[in-house]
Amino acid sequence: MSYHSELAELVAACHWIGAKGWCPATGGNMSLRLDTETCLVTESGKDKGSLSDTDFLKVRLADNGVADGRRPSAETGLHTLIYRLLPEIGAVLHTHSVNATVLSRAEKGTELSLSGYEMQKSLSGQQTHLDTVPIPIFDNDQDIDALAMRVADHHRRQPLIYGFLVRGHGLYCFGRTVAEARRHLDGLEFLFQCELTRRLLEAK
Ligand SMILES: CSC[C@@H](O)[C@@H](O)C(=O)COP(=O)(O)O
Ligand SMILES: [Zn+2]
Repeated sequence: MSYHSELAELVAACHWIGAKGWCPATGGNMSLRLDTETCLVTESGKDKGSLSDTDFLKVRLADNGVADGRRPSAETGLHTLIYRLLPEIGAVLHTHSVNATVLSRAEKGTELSLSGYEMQKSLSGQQTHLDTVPIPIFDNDQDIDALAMRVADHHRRQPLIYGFLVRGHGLYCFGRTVAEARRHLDGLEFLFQCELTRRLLEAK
C-alpha cells in the first residue's frame, strides 16, 4: 500500500475521531511512518477532527527535526519514540477522550488491567476474554523528553503493545497499519467505557 493511500486512511481516521468527540479543542495528534528514518506528524495546534493531508509534517525519527519552518505536534517526541522502539509500527493515534482521561486518574496504579471482556479480541493477538491485557499508565509531564524516557525505560522491562495511557491526559495507541491502529483505538475506547461503567456500578 502506498503512503498516499495510508495518509488518506489516516485523514479519514482523524475525521472519525473528531466525530466521536475523542479530540476536543486542539487535543490529540496523529502520525504515519514513512520509512526507517522519517514519519509524518500532525502540525501543532490544529483541530484534529478537520485535518487534511497538508496538515502533516515530515519529521526525522532520530532527532524530531523538520525540513520546513512549521511546528509539528508538541508531543512529536512520543511518536518518534514509538517508531524507534517498535520497527513494525506504522501509525500512532493520540486521543483525549473523557473515558481515557478519567479512567487514567481513577486507576491510581501504574497499569490498567483489562480482563473478562470479549472485546479484548479487537486487539491483535488476543484470543480470549480470560486473559488480562495490561495497559501501562504514565504520570503526565509537560516535559515530553522526560515522559518519553520513562516510556522507553518501561518498554525495556515490558515491551509496549497496543498503547499506553498518560494520566489525566489521554491515550497513545498504535498499529502496523492505520487500519490496525484505528481498530485498537476503537477497541480500547470501548473497553475503557466498559471498565469505567463497571467501576461506577460496583463502587460502594
Ligand atoms: C488542547 S491542549 C493539548 C496539548 O497540550 C497536547 O496534549 C495535545 O495533544 C495536542 O498538542 P499538539 O501540539 O496540537 O499536537
Ligand atoms: Zn495530548
